[in-house]
Parts: sequence; structure tokens; C-alpha cells
Amino acid sequence: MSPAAAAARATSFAANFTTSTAPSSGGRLLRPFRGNPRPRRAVASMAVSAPKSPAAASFLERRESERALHFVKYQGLGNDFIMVDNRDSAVPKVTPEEAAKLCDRNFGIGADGVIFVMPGVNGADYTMRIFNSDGSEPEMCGNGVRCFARFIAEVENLQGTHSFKIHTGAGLIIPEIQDDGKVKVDMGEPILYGPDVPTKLPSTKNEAVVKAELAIDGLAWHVTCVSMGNPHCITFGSKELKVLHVDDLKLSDIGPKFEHHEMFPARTNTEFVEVLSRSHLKMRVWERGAGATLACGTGACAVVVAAVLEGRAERKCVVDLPGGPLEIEWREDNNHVYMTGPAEAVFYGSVVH
Ligand SMILES: N[C@@H](CCC[C@H](N)C(=O)O)C(=O)O
Repeated sequence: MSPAAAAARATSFAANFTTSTAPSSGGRLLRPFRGNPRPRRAVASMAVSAPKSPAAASFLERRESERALHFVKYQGLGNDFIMVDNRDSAVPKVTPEEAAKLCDRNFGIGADGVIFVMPGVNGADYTMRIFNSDGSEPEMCGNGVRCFARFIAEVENLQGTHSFKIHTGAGLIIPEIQDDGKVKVDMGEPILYGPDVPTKLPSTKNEAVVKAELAIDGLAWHVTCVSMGNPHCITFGSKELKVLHVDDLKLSDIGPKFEHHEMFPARTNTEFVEVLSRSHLKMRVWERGAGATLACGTGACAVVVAAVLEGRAERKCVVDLPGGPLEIEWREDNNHVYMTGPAEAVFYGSVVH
């Protein structure tokens, strides 16, 4: 597509979206919304209520248009995603440029990313792809994969506990919906070898980059680098600031300087962490491609790995994020990291493109 055509297409996105608020789930799986007389596809839950005015009638035409994209907005601890049912195709239904438009909180729907539920490959049940709010494509998303599991249960009309094998850019990820509606995810093994994270910082402990020095804004930050499929740089402070008070940080100033630092060839997510106890951590995150978000699942996992490597915490911790707590465990027996937390639908809508 030419840049001009892409721009025109993206503009029509912003001008033509409609939404409807989801009925409260009360912590349970949402049922299909009943106002839809004739759902276009099997995903009845993406429908909207019946029109009552001429304006609403023209909305109906748009909804039934071939170009309508139906979505469900999900959130996990305030990390929010536009979920797209892409089960019938291995090609995402929106382009990275369109995704960036849709994620815009003023001119679009507003979200930290767009997630596509796609057919599985290599024996996996499904494939997850995600575009960040800047249109870049990360390998993995922890809060996103919990939303992904709940969204699958919704569109497949599954009740109770279920687990799925999800193919992602970070390999096979296994979320399990628990009785209480929370999702526990086997996030696989952390990657600690510097060039694979990737970071150009030299290793300091075996092959890992632990408490290495990184100069930013006149401070010598102590950073540990961990990949959970996607890159993370974790800091508990600097030579000058021994202890961080994360609420005092101006993330929008400092975050981009980590994200775009030359030591991180694929850019990086950055977690700023305060140790409340050996099993209780508090963090704020600046995400690659999305900026300050209310939560980051892969980030919370990476934080616990870094805290263990630096001798600051036990392997099982509660991690407080601005959007709420996650339970994280880095198991010694299999080296896998497990993350448990909530995910829920927020609203349903459609957008014409
Ligand atoms: N919020 C996510 C991470 C999303 C991807 C990240 N921005 C990246 O580019 O790596 C999470 O919950 O893990």
C-alpha cells in the first residue's frame, strides 16, 4: 500500500468507530451480548445493541459493512488491549499503522496494544501476535496472554478451568484459567545471556548482566538485563541513589533514555523497582513501544528474576504495579517463571476501515 493510501485508510479508522460497554462480568466469563439480531460471524459477543434513531441506523450499516472490524477491549491490571478474533487467518486484520491509530487515546479507541488470536502452528492451539501502541511488534506480552486466554474462553464459549498452548514470538506459552477466573501462566525460562537479551552491556556474573553500570542523566544506574522473550532492563537504584522511591520518578523523562540507549539494540522495556520485603516488590515500568503503562506481566517476571540474581528477594514474590498486584514465582526445579493475575473484558465495539 502506498504511504498516501495507508494514511487515508488509517484516517478512516479514527473517524468510524463505535463501542458498547460490556456488562459487568462479576469476575466470571462474559456471556454474549443479547442485543444483536444477526451476528456476522460466530463471535456473538462482539455485537452491539439495536438501533433506535436514524443516527443509530447508519451505525448499523457500518456495523454490517464488509470493512467492519469487531473487537473486544480487555485489560489486565490496567494494561489494556484491543483483542481481534483472527482465528480464520494467519495475516493480522489490521496493519501496524492502523494499530497505532486504534491505540491512540484521543483519536482512536485507546489501548496499550492490539492482540490477534490466530490459528496455532507446530501443535499449538493458537498463535498470539501483538502490536504495541507505536505499531512495533514485540515477541511476548504477559498481561496480554492472560487477556488472550479469557478472550478464547469467551469466543469458544468455554466455562471453568482451561489451559491452552499458545505459540508466541517467545516460544510456547501456557496460560491456565483458574476457578477464581484469574489466569496462571507458565512464562517459560528467562534468558540471561547478554547478547540474547539483547544488550551490549558486558556480562558481570557468569554469562548474565547483573548490576552492571549504565550512565544516564549523570547517574550510574545499576541494571540487570533479563529477557522473557522480550527485553527488560531492571534497576533497583544507582551508585548515587542507593534506594529508589519509584513514586518520585518522572518516567516520561527517564524512561525513553533507557528505551533508546545504544546498549539495547532492540530497544528495551525498563522496570524501576523498590524492595518492600524479600517477598514483596513495587515497580513502575516504561515499556518499549508503549511508554508508561499501568502494568507489565513480562516485566514483573523479569523483576523477580533480577531480584533473585541480585540477592534481594525470594523466588516467590508479590509484585505491586500501578494497576494492582501480580503473583510471580521463578521455580528452581524447572527454571520456569509463573505469573498469576486477573484479566477481564471492558467493552465491545466495531470500527470501519
Ligand atoms: N505489557 C506487556 C509487554 C508488551 C510488550 C512490550 N511493550 C515490548 O515491546 O516488549 C506485558 O504485560 O508483558
